[in-house]
Amino acid sequence: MSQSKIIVALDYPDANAALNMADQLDPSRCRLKIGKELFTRSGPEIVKMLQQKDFDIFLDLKYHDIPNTVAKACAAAADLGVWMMNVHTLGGPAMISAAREAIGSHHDAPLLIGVTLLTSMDQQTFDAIGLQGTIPETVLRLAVMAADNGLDGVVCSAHETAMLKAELGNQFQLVTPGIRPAGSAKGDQHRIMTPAQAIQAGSHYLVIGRPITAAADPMQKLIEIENDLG
Ligand SMILES: O=c1ccn([C@@H]2O[C@H](COP(=O)(O)O)[C@@H](O)[C@H]2O)c(=O)[nH]1
Repeated sequence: MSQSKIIVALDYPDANAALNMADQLDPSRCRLKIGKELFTRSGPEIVKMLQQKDFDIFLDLKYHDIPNTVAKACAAAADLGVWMMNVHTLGGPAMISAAREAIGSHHDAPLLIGVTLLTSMDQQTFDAIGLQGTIPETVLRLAVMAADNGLDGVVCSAHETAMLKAELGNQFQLVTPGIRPAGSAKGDQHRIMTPAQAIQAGSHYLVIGRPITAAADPMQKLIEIENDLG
């Protein structure tokens, strides 16, 4: 198992494109994330193929449904032997605890993480969907609910990690997308930080997609990011 804090997001339309990127990366120096596009097109087979190349897999399907449905989906994901998987905290306490119960808490169960507010969400979007208060207050409330119902950590932006670490302790895993090395395009992300700033703020894992996968030399970019982390 890799010790890397870097999780590379494989947002690709097919297995060949994902495998081609994986072949340019070193499984001892990063983990991989499979999200909705790749999984919908390539299914459990791509999980197996990347595991056979020795990569730890974060299956980022953000389950959000009635408790029974999410519990069954989580059990199916755990059967794939993934390293990390997630549900959406907006499903609430009953859904979250059903997910926890479905995969158990034994030492080799996947890390079960809850998505709080997406890193693409800014205050304008937050207001437009009718949520009350501020983004940090809401992320804190959802993260406390996740912890109280047995999750191992949350997906949040690096802007919230110091606050969550102070409130929930260092064992609660903070997984942060929206990572942008200096000079890279923001794209559709809003709550962003550089890799070094995110680690300094307390992130346990950095999810990085396009800044690595769109680089001319993805492994070189990964090494540059590692060097920045010190
Ligand atoms: O709040 C969230 C949750 C998940 N993501 C996912 O992370 C990657 C980020 O990719 P970039 O190319 O580095 O923007 C992507 O797969 C998202 O689905 C997120 O960005 N924010």
